[in-house]
Amino acid sequence: MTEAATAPHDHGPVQARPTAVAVRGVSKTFGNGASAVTALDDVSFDVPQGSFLSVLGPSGCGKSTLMRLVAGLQPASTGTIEVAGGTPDEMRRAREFGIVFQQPVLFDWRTVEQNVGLPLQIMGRPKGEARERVEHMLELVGLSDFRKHRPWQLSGGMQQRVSIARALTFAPPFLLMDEPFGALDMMTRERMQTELLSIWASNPGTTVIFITHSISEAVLLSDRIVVMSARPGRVLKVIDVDLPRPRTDETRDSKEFVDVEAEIRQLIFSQEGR
Ligand SMILES: Nc1ncnc2c1ncn2[C@@H]1O[C@H](COP(=O)(O)OP(=O)(O)OP(=O)(O)O)[C@@H](O)[C@H]1O
Repeated sequence: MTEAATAPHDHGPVQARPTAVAVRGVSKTFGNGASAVTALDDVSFDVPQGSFLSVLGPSGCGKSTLMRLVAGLQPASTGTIEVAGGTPDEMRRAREFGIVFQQPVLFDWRTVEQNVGLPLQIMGRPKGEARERVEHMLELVGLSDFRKHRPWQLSGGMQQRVSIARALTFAPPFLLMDEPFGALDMMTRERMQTELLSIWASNPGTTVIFITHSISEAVLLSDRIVVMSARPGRVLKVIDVDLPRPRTDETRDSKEFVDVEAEIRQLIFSQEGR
């Protein structure tokens, strides 16, 4: 669990893969009249199938809003979003999305294994099959020994691992993550990043959309980064990250990694007039 798995998502360059999510000219305004807030303005990008895409931007630029639109939890004001050939709402109903939020949303009265198994229970999956799947997911996130614990007995990082296991327990084609490591200390956060890559490598074909305001986090994890401006969120640039996989802690020290980080930092600062 501490190292990225050796079977990475290596399907060749992301540019050559089919599009799983197409965001086209999407804007989102909340309210109207004088109190209207434009959160997103004319946002377009493609998410290649089976890829890891990050949306990177400052606080309040509309990242969470964008994720809610893709997840079919809110409608766009203008523009379209196509997910696997359907609408976000259709895909939400078809349970195509596993979602992880910044704060783990766990039920304190349920054990770890009961939390992880909740989606399967709701979907009415046979108990034996569900038990096996939960066991597999707990092993994958390194929490097999904690299956009978309650969430409040776990650290923040462990709680987030429970959330990730639960989001993936029904093998959704899409994993949507909204700043899942934002509340963790730096060391735990870095460990969780490589663990996430390892978990992702064990779930081939899963397309990930990951929201973050950390440049280094986006570079380490992603095949593609959508760099957003401050509110109203516009796309500054879409950057493909060609660093080899598996990416590990050593990747952070490589020249290629530092170069991509510097490119993004420059892009953001030049927009801010620094
Ligand atoms: N339901 C809502 N009603 C009114 N305004 C909203 C609503 N949801 C979001 N906003 C506004 O839209 C803007 C973008 O918010 P959003 O949470 O998407 O940004 P964010 O980039 O995810 O921020 P953070 O990184 O701080 O979480 C903010 O100004 C916010 O106040």
